[in-house]
Amino acid sequence: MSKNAETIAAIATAPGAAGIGVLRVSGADATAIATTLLGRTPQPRHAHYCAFRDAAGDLIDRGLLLHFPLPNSFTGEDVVELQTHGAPVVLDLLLRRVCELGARPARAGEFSERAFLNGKLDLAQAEAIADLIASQSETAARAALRSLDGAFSARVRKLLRNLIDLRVYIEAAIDFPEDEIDFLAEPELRNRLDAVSDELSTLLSETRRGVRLADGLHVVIAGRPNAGKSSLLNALAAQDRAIVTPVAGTTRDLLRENIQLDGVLLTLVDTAGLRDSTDVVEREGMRRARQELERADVALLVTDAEHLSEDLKLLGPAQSGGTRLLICNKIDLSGTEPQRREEASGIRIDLSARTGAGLDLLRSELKSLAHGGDAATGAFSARTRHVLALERVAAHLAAAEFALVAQQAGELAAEELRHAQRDLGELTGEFSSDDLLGAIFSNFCIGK
Ligand SMILES: Nc1nc2c(ncn2[C@@H]2O[C@H](COP(=O)(O)OP(=O)(O)OP(=O)(O)O)[C@@H](O)[C@H]2O)c(=O)[nH]1
Ligand SMILES: [K+]
Ligand SMILES: [Mg+2]
Repeated sequence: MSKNAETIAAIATAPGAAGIGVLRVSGADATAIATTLLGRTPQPRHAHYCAFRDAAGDLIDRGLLLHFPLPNSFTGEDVVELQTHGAPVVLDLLLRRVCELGARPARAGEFSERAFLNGKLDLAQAEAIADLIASQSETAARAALRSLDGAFSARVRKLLRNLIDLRVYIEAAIDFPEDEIDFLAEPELRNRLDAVSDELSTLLSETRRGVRLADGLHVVIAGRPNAGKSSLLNALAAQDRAIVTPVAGTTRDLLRENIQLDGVLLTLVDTAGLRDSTDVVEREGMRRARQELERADVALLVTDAEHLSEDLKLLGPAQSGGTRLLICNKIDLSGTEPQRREEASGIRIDLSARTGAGLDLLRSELKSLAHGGDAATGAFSARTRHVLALERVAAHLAAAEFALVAQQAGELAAEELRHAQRDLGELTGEFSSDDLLGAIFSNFCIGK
């Protein structure tokens, strides 16, 4: 059940001049503050036109006052929202007045934290609010809204229920040691374990996709000098961002450019050409290029028909995890047609950064990678924290399976499942430490 805590207040709208500004107040004194400002008891969920006055009775501004009594409010406490003209000075004066009347300025994320503590939202939903506010593309915003609506949390809770069922099933067997060995060998148990593992790996890949949708796809352009990497960045960005010259070794530093492809965010990174060099500046550039490649979701290895086979060796062990696309550039020189094909060495796209021929093939390839193969319909947003927690759950599940199958050790398996359950509960905040909560909410903006 919701209850009122110490009263907090903050300007909820972005800093700067605007048509309207909103000040939010939540907690024990919110109703009394609203009553003082209005001069009478406000009606719940009604827009009252109100003259906001300071302690001396001088007018601060006129605007609207809305009262949301607990528990039907964002935080689950008594909440008051005050709307004025969006003048920073007016909002500051009103905030000062509200603090004189008993509120204190809210910390970053404190409203959302209270909503979480009062059971209005779980942790993943609260994080989705911050992700929605920070979203940089349509797809990311839609995905964050789905998480806020609980699409991600529902999946986590379903997996949690199945995990608990499995643990209870195993623990029941441990209670009857004489039957334990037979029981652990039963196919029913293996089937249940497999079902939970499958469910987890689906959730894990959708969660990874959720992170990509929120953060955008990290695309690193690499290859030997003069392959046309900077030209490709400029072509994709439709802007003359990077310096292009016939001099090999033109690009030294990393150059980042955010672009949107049909509502999906991509961060393109141009890098220094990879080759043997004794030039200190160039070597530092190459070190940065390789470091960036390690973090890439997609590496575009730019080459041309002539250098294809030798360039394949260029990335070597530098690239980990992500997808590699071979970009055969400069088809205008060879007079060949743009095309996409799947080869033993990976997907290859022939194009010309100079004329733009074949760029569409690359764009649609990047779009489908951002969507994780299929369209992003129904996708939810997620954070790296969620992926890491799910990976820990997967490790515990694998250990539980090993304990059961290889060792017939039911007790060990149950212990692993208990750890898995705890890590899964961290996603929704059921088993989250105060440190974790503090770290998450302090990254929110003030007034949220
Ligand atoms: N004909 C033709 N020339 C191209 C194409 N793409 C790039 N070039 C030329 O190739 C040269 C090198 O291009 P850049 O984009 O600077 O190559 P880079 O890979 O960034 O080179 P570094 O930064 O030195 O590693 C320039 O003269 C470009 O105009 C292309 O598709 N066709
Ligand atoms: K160059
Ligand atoms: Mg370059």
